[in-house]
Amino acid sequence: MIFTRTNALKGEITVPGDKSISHRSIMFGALAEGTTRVTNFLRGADCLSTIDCFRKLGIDIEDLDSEILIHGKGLHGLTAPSSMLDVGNSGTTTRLISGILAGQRFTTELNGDESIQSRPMKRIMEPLTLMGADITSIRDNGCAPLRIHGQKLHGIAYTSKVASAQVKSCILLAGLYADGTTSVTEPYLSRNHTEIMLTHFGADITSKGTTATVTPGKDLHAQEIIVPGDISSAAYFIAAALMVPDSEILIKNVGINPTRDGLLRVCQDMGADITLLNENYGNGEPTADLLVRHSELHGVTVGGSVIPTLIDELPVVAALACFARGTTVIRDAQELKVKESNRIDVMVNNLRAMGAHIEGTDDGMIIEGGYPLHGAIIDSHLDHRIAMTFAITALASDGETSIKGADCVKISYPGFYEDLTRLAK
Ligand SMILES: O=C(O)C1=C[C@@H](OP(=O)(O)O)[C@@H](O)[C@H](O)C1
Ligand SMILES: C=C(OP(=O)(O)O)C(=O)O
Repeated sequence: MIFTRTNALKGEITVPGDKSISHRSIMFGALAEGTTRVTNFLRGADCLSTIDCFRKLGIDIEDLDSEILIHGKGLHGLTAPSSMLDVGNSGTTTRLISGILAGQRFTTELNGDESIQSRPMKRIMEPLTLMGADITSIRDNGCAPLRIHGQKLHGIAYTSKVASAQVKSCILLAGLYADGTTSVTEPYLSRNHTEIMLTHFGADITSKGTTATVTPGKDLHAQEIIVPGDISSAAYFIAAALMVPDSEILIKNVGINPTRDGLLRVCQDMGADITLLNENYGNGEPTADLLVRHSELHGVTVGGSVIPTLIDELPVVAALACFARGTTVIRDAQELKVKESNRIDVMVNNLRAMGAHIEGTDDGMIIEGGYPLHGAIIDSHLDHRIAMTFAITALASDGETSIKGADCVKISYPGFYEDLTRLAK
């Protein structure tokens, strides 16, 4: 797919539903008594993998266009699948479902695509094993495919080395099946959608600082869930409007949970003109419309506790830094190496190909901004976040940018190119 420089971006856009919240709505709906209705569900390939897995576990899930209906069967209602579960490209599906499967009365095997088969699963295997789970990496390499023999589980107090919502959620979900209280402490607070949504479903969850605790024994009850727009998808339009002169756009109904809104804070630190309008609240999740105007940016240092709040947006921050005066340092972001691709290497190689002054480090990137970018051939490594980042970077760069594997955006944002074309006429 080819992209070139564009005129100012103008107009309004509504981005699709949040990926993290969409996954959780299916999983918790399946474990609840009664029918959960979900509107603005993200029909990206990752969330469709979650639906597919829960159908194989015996849950009736109806897709009615305007909403998804999940006919939950309660905490103990899942049934053994007749074949291996396919998690596709989705780390969230893999890690969260493993916590649930660890507490069932049957055995499951699950596997995904090439990228999933190289992503680290020891981070969930270790705590689940401490809880008494029987979970093995079938090729004994700490990655999927995984085999999970359901067991009686014990509560643990676990301190995680990584700030990861997937690890935290996996342990909390296993904790629903344990014989006592389970708590997870992480180095920095990661996204807390599991804690918020499980509480709404009726689970006994408490949060204090960076520790979340679940006490089992409560049944879950069906909910009505309206999924807010995904800030991780809004990120590409925010960045495009900031990069392209004279742009002014309104992005409607975006989730701005403080454990997810790091991009807004970092952009504002860089000098970005972003105004929050029409702030609202639903299902425990805050939302707002974002008015974004082209801005002169300057470099910043991004690290520490803000990192988990914008982990999926760091490719966009690196691209934005090329258009900012001075140096931007991204640190404490080692996690970027174990996403759908090694996002440090892939960003450095591709931005360099476009003429950026960028260096990779062990835990991030250093970018010297202010050097004009030019088109190049970009290898997305089939990583949706990389493809979308370069599609918008190309709009503010000279010449032609060609993106290999551009179709991978379907993982989190199937209509991305159509929406971008509408804003950047
Ligand atoms: O819990 C979630 O929904 C997610 C957590 C993050 O992963 P980690 O928990 O591995 O940081 C994020 O990168 C991913 O896109 C979605
Ligand atoms: C890392 C991501 O997702 P997951 O871990 O679910 O594959 C992402 O969407 O950027």
